[in-house]
Amino acid sequence: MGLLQLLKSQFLCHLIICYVFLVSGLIINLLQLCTLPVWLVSKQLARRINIRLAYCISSQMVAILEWWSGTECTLYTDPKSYPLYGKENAIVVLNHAFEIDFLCGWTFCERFGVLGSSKVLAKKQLAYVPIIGWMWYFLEIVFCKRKWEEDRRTVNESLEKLRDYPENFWFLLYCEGTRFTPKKHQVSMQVAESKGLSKLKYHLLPRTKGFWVTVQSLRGTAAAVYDSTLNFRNNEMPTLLGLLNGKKYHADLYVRRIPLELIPEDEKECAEWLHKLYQEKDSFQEHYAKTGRFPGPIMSPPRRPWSLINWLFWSCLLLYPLGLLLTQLISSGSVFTIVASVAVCSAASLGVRWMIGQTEIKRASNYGNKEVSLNNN
Ligand SMILES: CC/C=C\C/C=C\C/C=C\C/C=C\C/C=C\C/C=C\CCC(=O)SCCNC(=O)CCNC(=O)[C@H](O)C(C)(C)COP(=O)(O)OP(=O)(O)OC[C@H]1O[C@@H](n2cnc3c(N)ncnc32)[C@H](O)[C@@H]1OP(=O)(O)O
Ligand SMILES: CCCCCCCC/C=C\CCCCCCCC(=O)OC[C@@H](O)COP(=O)(O)O
Repeated sequence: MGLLQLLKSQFLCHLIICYVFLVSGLIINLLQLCTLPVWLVSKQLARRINIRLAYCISSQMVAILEWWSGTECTLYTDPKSYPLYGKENAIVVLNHAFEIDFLCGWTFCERFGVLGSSKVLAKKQLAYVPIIGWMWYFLEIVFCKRKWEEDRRTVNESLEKLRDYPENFWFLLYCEGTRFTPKKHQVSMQVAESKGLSKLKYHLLPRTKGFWVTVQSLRGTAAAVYDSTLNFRNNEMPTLLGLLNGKKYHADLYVRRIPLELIPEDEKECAEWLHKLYQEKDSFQEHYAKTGRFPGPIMSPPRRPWSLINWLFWSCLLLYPLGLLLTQLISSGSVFTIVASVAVCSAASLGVRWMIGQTEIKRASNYGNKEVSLNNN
C-alpha cells in the first residue's frame, strides 16, 4: 500500500471529510431556507440560486468519487448524440444494482454541467435524510410513496411544475423501483411469468406506471429518454465506504438517446415499450458479462476541476475555525467541555454513518420482496 493510499484509509481523514460535508451541508440547507422569500418575488431566480447551492452539496460527493478515490467513469455512446448531452432536458432510465449508481449518475451530470439541476423520482423516505433530502426539497425533487393510488396525482403534479424550469435538467427514473437483490429478482420474475413477459437476467421487472406518467407529463419539456446501463469492471461491487477509503473503481455507462416522440402515448403501449427496453438492457449486460465492454464507441467526457475547487473552498472555510475551537478546548482544560465536545462529535459521526447506511443494499427496503408489496418501508 502506497503512502497516499494509507492516508486515504485513515479514520481521521474520513472524520475531516464528513465534518466538512456535514457543516457545509447544514449551512447550505439554511441558505436554501433563506431563499423562500425570493420564491415570492421571483420563482425563477430562487430556482437558479437553489441549483447553485445544491451543486455545492452534491459536488462534494462527486469530488470523493472523482478526485479522492480516482474512480474512472467511462461513457459508451453514439457520437451523434454526445453533443446534445447537457444541452436539453432528458429523462434518464438507469439500472439499480449498485450502492453508488446514483453517484456515478451525478458524476456524469457534473461532467455535462447539469449537476445542480438534476432530478430524480425518489422514495419519500429519502426526503427526511438531513442535508441531501432537505436539499432535494428546494430542488423540487419528485417523491413517491411507491403506492400508485397515492402517487399518480402527486407525481403528476410535481412533474407538471417542472415545465417552466429555467435550466436544463436530467430526470432520473429507476424503473425497477428498488435495488437488485437475488430475492427481489426471483419475486419479480415470478410476476413476469404470471404476466406472460420474458424473463430478465440482470434486471428486476420494470414498474411501468411511473415511466408512463413521467413521459406524458414531460412531453414538450424533455427532448429524449437517455437509456443508461451501468456496470463495473471485474465484478466490482462498489460502496460509499469504499470510496471514502480511497478505493478506485471502474464504472462503465452505456447511453442511448431515444427521442421522446418515439415513445407511445397510450399507457398499455408505453408499458410494452418499457418492457422491451429492459429486454434490450439485459442483452447489453449479457454482452458486458461476455466481453467486458458495452457495444459502441467510447466518448468519455473528462472530469472537471469544479467539484474539487468547491470541496477545497469549504474545507478552507471550515477547518480553520475547527482548529481554533480545538485549540481553545484543549487549553481550557475543562473536563466537562471536552467530554461534551467528544459526545457531540460521536453523535455527528453516528449520524453520518446512518446517512451512508441509506446507500447500503443490505439495509434496503422490503419493497419488491413480495409480489404485492404490503410492507413499504
Ligand atoms: C449522458 C449521461 C446519461 C446518464 C447519466 C445517468 C444518470 C444521471 C441522471 C440524474 C441524476 C439525478 C439524481 C441522482 C441522485 C440520487 C438518486 C437517489 C435515489 C433515489 C432513487 C429511489 O428512491 S428509487 C425508488 C423510487 N422510485 C421508483 O420507484 C420509480 C419506479 N417506480 C414506479 O414508477 C412505480 O410505478 C410508482 C412508484 C410510480 C408506483 O409504485 P407502485 O408500487 O404502486 O407500482 P406499480 O403500480 O407500478 O406496481 C404494481 C404493478 O407492478 C406489478 N408488480 C407487483 N410486484 C412486482 C414486483 N415484485 N416486480 C415487478 N412488478 C411487480 C403488479 O403486478 C402491478 O402491475 P400492473 O400491471 O398492474 O402495473
Ligand atoms: C463528501 C462525502 C461525505 C461522505 C458522507 C456522505 C454521507 C451520505 C449522504 C447522503 C446519503 C443519502 C444519499 C441518498 C441516495 C440513496 C440512493 C439510493 O440508492 O436509494 C435507494 C432507493 O433508490 C431504493 O431503495 P430500496 O432499494 O428500496 O431500499
